Amino acid sequence: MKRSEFVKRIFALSLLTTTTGSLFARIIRSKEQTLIVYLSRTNNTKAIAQMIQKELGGDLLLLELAKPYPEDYKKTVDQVSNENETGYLPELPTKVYDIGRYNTIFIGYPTWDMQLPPPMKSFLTNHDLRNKTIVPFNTNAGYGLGTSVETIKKLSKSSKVLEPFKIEGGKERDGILFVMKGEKEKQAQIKIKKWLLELQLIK
Ligand SMILES: Cc1cc2nc3c(=O)[nH]c(=O)nc-3n(C[C@H](O)[C@H](O)[C@H](O)COP(=O)(O)O)c2cc1C
Repeated sequence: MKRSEFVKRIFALSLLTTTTGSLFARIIRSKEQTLIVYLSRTNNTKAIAQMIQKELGGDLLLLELAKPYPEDYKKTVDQVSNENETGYLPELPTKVYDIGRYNTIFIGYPTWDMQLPPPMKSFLTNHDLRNKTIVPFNTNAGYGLGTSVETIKKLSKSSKVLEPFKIEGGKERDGILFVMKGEKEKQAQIKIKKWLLELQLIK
C-alpha cells in the first residue's frame, strides 16, 4: 500500500471513535460513500452484510452495545420486549462522526419482537440521516420484517428508504443459530445479487 493511501485510510478510521474515547468501531474496509451498518447476535445478519460488501464495496460497521444483551435467549426476549414497551434506547459505544460522507447507508438487523431491534433504533436516533439513501436488510426466523421498515422510515426523516432485503435466518428459540452456510449461503448470495440489481445499485 502506498503511504498516501495508508494515511487516507487511517484518517477515515480515525473519524470513528467511541464515546469513551477508545478507538475504533470495527470498520473492515474504507472505500466509497457506502456504509453497511448491522446488528447481529448469531451472525446471520453479519453474513448478509459481508455478502453485500463483497458485491458493492463500502465500509462495514458492526453495531456494538455498551451493555451486551444476556447470553440466555429467553432473558434477551424479555429484555427486548420490555425495552420496546418503555421506548428505552440502549446506549451505543459507537458514534459515526463522519456520517455526512456517506450517501448510501445499509441498515442490517434481525427481526426482534416483530420490530426493529432497540439498538438499531438507537443508531438511527443518534445520527443525522437526512437526505440519505437508506437500504434495509434483514434476517428473521420466518415471521418477516414486522414493523421494522416503518420504524426506519420514521427515524430516518427525509431520507429515501429503498425496498428491503429479507431472508430466513436462524431460530434461536429452537436452538438453530447460524445457518448462512452451504446451500443456504449460495441461495443468499444469488438473492442479494438479484435485489441489488433490481435496486440498480450494481450492474
Ligand atoms: C430477542 C430475539 C427476538 C426475536 N424475535 C423474532 C421475531 O419476532 N420474529 C422472527 O421472525 N424472528 C425473531 N427472532 C429470530 C431472529 O430474527 C433470527 O434468528 C435472525 O436470523 C437472527 O439474526 P442474527 O444471527 O444476525 O442475530 C428473534 C431473535 C431474538 C434473539
